[in-house]
Amino acid sequence: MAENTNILEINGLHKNFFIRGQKFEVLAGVDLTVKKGELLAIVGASGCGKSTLLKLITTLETISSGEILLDGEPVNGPSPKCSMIFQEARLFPWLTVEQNIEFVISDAVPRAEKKKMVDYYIKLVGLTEFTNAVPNQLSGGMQQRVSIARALATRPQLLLLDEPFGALDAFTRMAMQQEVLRIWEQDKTTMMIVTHDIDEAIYLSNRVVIMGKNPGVVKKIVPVNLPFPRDRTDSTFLEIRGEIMKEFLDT
Ligand SMILES: Nc1ncnc2c1ncn2[C@@H]1O[C@H](COP(=O)(O)OP(=O)(O)OP(=O)(O)O)[C@@H](O)[C@H]1O
Repeated sequence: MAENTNILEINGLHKNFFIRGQKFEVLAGVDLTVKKGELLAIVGASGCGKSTLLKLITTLETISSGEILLDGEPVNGPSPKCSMIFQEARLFPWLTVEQNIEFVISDAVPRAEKKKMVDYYIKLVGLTEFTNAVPNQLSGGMQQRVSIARALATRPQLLLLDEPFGALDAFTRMAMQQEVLRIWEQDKTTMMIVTHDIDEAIYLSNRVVIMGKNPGVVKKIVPVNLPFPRDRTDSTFLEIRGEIMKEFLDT
C-alpha cells in the first residue's frame, strides 16, 4: 500500500457550543490537509476558533460533524501520534527538567534507552546544563523549551502549538522562533502553530492558514515559498505580510 503523505485531513468540520441551551456555531465546514513534514501556521481574529480546531484534533473537544483523519485514521480519542503545547508550559513544578521529560516516555522503553531519549531531547532544546533544575529555576522561555522537549519525547507525528510564545517578551519570542526552526530542521516533526503574530506565521511556516470568524472557516491559505532562515525585511516577506493583512482588514 502507498504511504500516506498527509498526516492530517480535515473534511467538513463543524463545531457547535451550547451555552445555556443557545447554540453557537464556532466552526462551519473547515477543510484542511496537512502534509507530513510541513510547518503550518494558523492565524485569524480572536474567537474565530483556532484553539477549538486544535482541541478537536487532540480530542480535547468533540466534533459536531465532519471528520478528522490523523495519518489516515479517524480520530476518536487521544493518540500518541499527536501532541500539543499550550501558551503556558504546564510542567510539573516538583519535577526536574529530566524528570518532566522522562515522565511522558512509556515504561515499556528500557531504562538505558529512556535515558538516551531524555538526553537527546534536552540537548535538542539546548538545556543540557539545566537537566537537574526544577521549573521555577528556569525563565519562561526555558520552561517553554522544556515543554517542547517533553512533547517531542512522545515522538508525535504531529505537534500542535497553541500560541506557544504568547506569554514571552519580544526578544525571547524571536529566539524561540529560531529554536523551533532549528528543531524542525533536525527532527522534521510536522507542526501546526496557532499565532496572533503575522510575522511569526510567515517567519516559521510553509503555509499560512487564515481563518475567518462568525462562524469559523478557512478563508485563505497563503504559501510561503521562501528559504530558511528568513529575512523579515525581504520584499517577498513584506508582500506576503501585506496579502495576509488585507484578508484581516476585509474581515
Ligand atoms: N468550552 C466552550 N464552551 C462554549 N464556548 C466555547 C468553548 N470553548 C470555546 N468557546 C467559544 O468558541 C469561540 C472560539 O474560541 P477559540 O478559543 O477556539 O478561539 P480562538 O480563535 O483560539 O481565539 P483567541 O485567538 O482569542 O485565543 C469563542 O467564541 C469561544 O467563546
